Amino acid sequence: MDGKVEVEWDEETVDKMVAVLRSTLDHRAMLDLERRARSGTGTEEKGRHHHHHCHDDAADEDDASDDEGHHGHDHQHHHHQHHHHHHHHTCKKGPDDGVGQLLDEVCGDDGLRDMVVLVMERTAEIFENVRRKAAQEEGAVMDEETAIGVQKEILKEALIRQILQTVNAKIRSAQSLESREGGLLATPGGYRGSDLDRLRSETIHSLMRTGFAVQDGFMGGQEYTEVYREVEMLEYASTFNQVYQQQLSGTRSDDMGWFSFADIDRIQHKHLWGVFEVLSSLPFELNKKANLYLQMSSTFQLACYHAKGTFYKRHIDGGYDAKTNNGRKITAIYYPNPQDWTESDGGALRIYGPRRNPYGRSKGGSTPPDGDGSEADDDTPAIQDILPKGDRLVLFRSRDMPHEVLLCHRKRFAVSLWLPGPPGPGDDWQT
Ligand SMILES: O=C(O)CCC(=O)C(=O)O
Ligand SMILES: [Fe+2]
Repeated sequence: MDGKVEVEWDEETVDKMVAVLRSTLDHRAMLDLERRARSGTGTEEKGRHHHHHCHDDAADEDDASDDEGHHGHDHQHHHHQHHHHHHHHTCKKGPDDGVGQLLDEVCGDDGLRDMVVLVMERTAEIFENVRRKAAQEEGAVMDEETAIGVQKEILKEALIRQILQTVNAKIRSAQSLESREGGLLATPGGYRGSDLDRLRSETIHSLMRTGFAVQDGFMGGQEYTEVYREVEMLEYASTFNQVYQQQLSGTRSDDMGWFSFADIDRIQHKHLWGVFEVLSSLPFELNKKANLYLQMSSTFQLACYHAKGTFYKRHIDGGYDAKTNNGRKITAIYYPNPQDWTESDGGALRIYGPRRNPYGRSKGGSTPPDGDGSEADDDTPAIQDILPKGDRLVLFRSRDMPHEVLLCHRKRFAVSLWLPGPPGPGDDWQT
């Protein structure tokens, strides 16, 4: 629904709501959650063991088949459904159980606190729809007892879904840090989604000749305002993880999270879905019109730079040598921010001149390049500041173009997709 009201919740209310969420996560709910979280992760077995003693508490001591040994799961305290105020189901099974550990973290008080507002709002919204529908179709007003029951069910499902989404985002984030996926070539002939005509020819020329390009009005119309609203909703849910590692080293201070189509709701995030679709068509379109040999990709990054002076220092997204090559070839960033963004709002994307790459056409081409030149020219001058204006797309060569996000004083969102591709093809652009 539109017209979302921003409510500031005071601490006491939040505490109460967290307690409600906690009691919603009774034993049965935790088993359901754990089963769903583990599906597809290769750790299904760890969740299954507990399933059968959920309904018969008497069989509670047969923990031996698990390699954990250090926790007895408090099951003894929970002989039947009713009130589970202090339920602390532990999901982690052993020291190497990353999925279980993530679940425990996300279901901890801090984890629940991060999602309480969104879950409560979503529950209210869904309940309102259900209530209205019931009134329309059956002409009946729900009695209070039914209403409470329905609300509880909705809350439980909304909560479980939110936890799953958070856990999945965290798992993917962990994976993507170490992945170097040998992806599938984005073959334009096989693309069925659209006409592959989103990029203007100037955009492609600029990318190929100068290393970067800016295209305004990318999605068209007012779409970007809806995208902003949807991204803000996701952000509100705290699904973006803070980038602890980089924060420690002081290079960036935004929040970000990894998302694929499976993580967003086609209806609820309709416009963001549209952006994902168009961004993921870009490697196909670029392969049709340039010789970059890009691969397909559908792992998006949503980043939020808060209004409190957030930044991302000079860096480069990829590289050519074994150590720095992470597969990324083209960086695509879409900004759903307001159109009236000005220089004083900060947050510009500053593009620096390209580092000399190993495929440069200069100097007769007979001398083999030394390394990827990465340390050599890390002080190229700034060549352009690009404001993160609404409906703007920026493309640049991930391995060539150093860039940074200047100190930002206004809430700033960015949707990014890195298009993978091998070093070499199309990389001989520097003179
Ligand atoms: O948000 C931006 O404009 C750029 C962010 C960036 O450089 C990155 O995520 O690697
Ligand atoms: Fe970057």
